[in-house]
Amino acid sequence: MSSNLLQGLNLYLIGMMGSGKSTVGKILATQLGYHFFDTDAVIEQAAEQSIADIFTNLGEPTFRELESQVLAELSAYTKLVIATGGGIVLQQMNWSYLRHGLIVWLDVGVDQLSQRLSHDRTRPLLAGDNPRQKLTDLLHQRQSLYAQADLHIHVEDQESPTQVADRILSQIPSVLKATIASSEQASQSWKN
Ligand SMILES: Nc1ncnc2c1ncn2[C@@H]1O[C@H](COP(=O)(O)OP(=O)(O)OP(=O)(O)O)[C@@H](O)[C@H]1O
Ligand SMILES: O=C(O)C1=C[C@@H](O)[C@@H](O)[C@H](O)C1
Ligand SMILES: [Mg+2]
Repeated sequence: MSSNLLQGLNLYLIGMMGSGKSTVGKILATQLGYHFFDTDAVIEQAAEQSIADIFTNLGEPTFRELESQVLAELSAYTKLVIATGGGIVLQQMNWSYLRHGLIVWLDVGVDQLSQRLSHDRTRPLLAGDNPRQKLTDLLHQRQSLYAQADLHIHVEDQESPTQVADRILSQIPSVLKATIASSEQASQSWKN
């Protein structure tokens, strides 16, 4: 267990639907000795409805409000791995919470995503014809937002969830060093 690696700092996983945030997040939490939360699952429990039903009954804007509320509440705690919904990056306000911790982007290509999600009917934004095209459009809209993560993990086609988690763990020390160095530089230039 690498419980001191992040010194209590939360780890937020961001990325497209199907990129593995929930799957890899659970493995990371075990490895770090952290608790695991999934914003989608917390929203479903609080609303007592599935994500698909929330989209149908309450609409996407209400879902986005619930998502921000859940993120804000979770961010008040430490020692968490938080798998976020694919659209968490869309609201500017959410970044102030994500920045409470280390943000990791699981970057998976559209071919791989559509293969993984081909039998999954739980994601409302992919409902209807041509889910692959929908994934392509969403990725195009969001790529520059995901790229604001502290750590960019380009997931290879054959890489297992455990391998992805191990790669993230191995890169954490250098990301923390770089983050500390850049914030020291910022505070120095603020003083000058
Ligand atoms: N590295 C991997 N290799 C192969 N399959 C994977 C990998 N990671 C996740 N999967 C599979 O892909 C599917 C989607 O994964 P998961 O639900 O973890 O994605 P997600 O990022 O949480 O998606 P969402 O944003 O919709 O919640 C699952 O069936 C999972 O088992
Ligand atoms: O990419 C998205 O906008 C979404 C991803 C899922 O995790 C869910 O949060 C929901 O289906 C919306
Ligand atoms: Mg998920």
